[in-house]
Amino acid sequence: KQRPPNFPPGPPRLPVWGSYWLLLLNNFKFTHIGFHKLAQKYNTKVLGLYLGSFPTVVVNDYENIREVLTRPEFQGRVKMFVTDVRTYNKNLGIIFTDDVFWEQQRRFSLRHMRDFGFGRRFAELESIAKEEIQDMLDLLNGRREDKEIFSDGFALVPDLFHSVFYNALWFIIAGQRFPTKEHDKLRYFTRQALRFQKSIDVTGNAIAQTPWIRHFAPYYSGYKDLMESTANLLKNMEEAVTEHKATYSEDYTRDFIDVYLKEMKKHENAQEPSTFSEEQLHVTGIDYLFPASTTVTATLNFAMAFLINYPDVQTKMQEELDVVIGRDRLPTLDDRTRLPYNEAFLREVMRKETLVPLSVAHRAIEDTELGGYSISKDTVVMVNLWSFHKDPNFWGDPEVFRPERFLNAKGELLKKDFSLPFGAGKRLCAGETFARQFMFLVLSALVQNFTVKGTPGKALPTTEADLPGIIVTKKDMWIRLEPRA
Ligand code: HEM
Repeated sequence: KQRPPNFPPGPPRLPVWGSYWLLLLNNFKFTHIGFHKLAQKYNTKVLGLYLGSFPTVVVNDYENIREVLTRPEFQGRVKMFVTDVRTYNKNLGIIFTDDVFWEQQRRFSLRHMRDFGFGRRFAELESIAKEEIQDMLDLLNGRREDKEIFSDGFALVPDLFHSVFYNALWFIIAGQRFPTKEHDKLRYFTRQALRFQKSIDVTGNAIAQTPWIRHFAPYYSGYKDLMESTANLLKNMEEAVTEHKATYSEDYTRDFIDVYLKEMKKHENAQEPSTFSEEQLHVTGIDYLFPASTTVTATLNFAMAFLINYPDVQTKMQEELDVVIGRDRLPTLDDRTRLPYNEAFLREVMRKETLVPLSVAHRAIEDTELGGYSISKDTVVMVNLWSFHKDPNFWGDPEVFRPERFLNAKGELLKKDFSLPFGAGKRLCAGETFARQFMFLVLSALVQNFTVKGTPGKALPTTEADLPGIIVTKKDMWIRLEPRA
């Protein structure tokens, strides 16, 4: 029952799951709302509680969130049974690792994925994006068929969007793309990634605190989904790496896998201790592939719900596209700065519905303080981005959907964007630029050519999240896409 001295205020610690019982009591489905309510109840911006045996601090306001995201002592990750068990029982990858291992692997992967266009302007990748988007529009215009995701003017989302993002990233990592006739295969992987995201949320759920419950409730605890979905994704990476090794040449690096294999050999030849390994390459692959096939497409699903519910906003986006680009060509990244309303729309979607509401949990790597409270080494530190995006003291009217809040009186984008959908600091989302660029390309091309509408005779979809997970999501939706006159 004991709380450390000067620990932030919060609910009591009960047997087995600690304060997790009370969190669930406040909101059984969405833990970020549970944390928000508890912070209000204890009248604190810095909430202290125990998730099982993990001392945990949750911050809810802009200043404290920025402190956590930028101070070096908060950049650790939490060692949890659920993160390692899926990846060879080792702490590997980028998202859930820390310290020197994470620094080296994050830096290396970002530097070399950039060589193939990740997170920057790169003609070859942009032309792939154009082809993939054109392919999506061809489907919607009836020039090709794929009844599983498009039929009689109705498209299934997020599945409609998967091929653009997955193929772009698969090109960077493995130098290949799935052709249209193999899109069902590609969708299989993206569904596995979504299954993983939904299997647990950022607290790790009860299974993180009491791993033994997996033996009694493998389905209900999320364990089965977690294990099977990751195994299927890993298998895809393992096969790609095996293929690359069989055709590897020292003289020519085709993609990120080749660059990584080369670096591994360099360390092996020098016989020096190294963080590079084939298993790490597999997990790095899935650490980029699973957000690339879930976060962006889930965000576009929210965007669809907003377009349907706010037809005037959609008309403004279309008018801006008509004036700046017309209808004879697709929008490109060069056009992005000239389409501030379209850009502001995406920012407002990401503020209003925070996709990763609690970000990914951080860990204090030394004893420190925060907001006047003592935080001991290994405390789990979470940032409630959802709470900040809904803070009336910061946003004035957070419940109102208003892209204009990101524009000045002249309709230009404000220089500073205070919203934090991708986090900030050293652990800033590694895919932010890729995500923003590709979401802009897909969304603007879609709205340029179609009007997104609800189903006649049916209630409009809500704009709120339906399902919990590491990211929150809407359920799959069939949306009506009406070709523009
Ligand atoms: C709308 C789309 C996305 C959102 C809202 C988003 C948001 C986030 C957030 C909040 C974090 C945690 C930051 C922290 O720990 O403080 C994160 C981490 C990460 N994201 Fe994203 N993300 C998105 C798309 C992507 C994409 C497309 C990729 C890769 C292609 C990606 C790769 C990563 C990686 C590798 C990390 C771990 C970074 C680290 O721990 O060093 N994300 N993302």
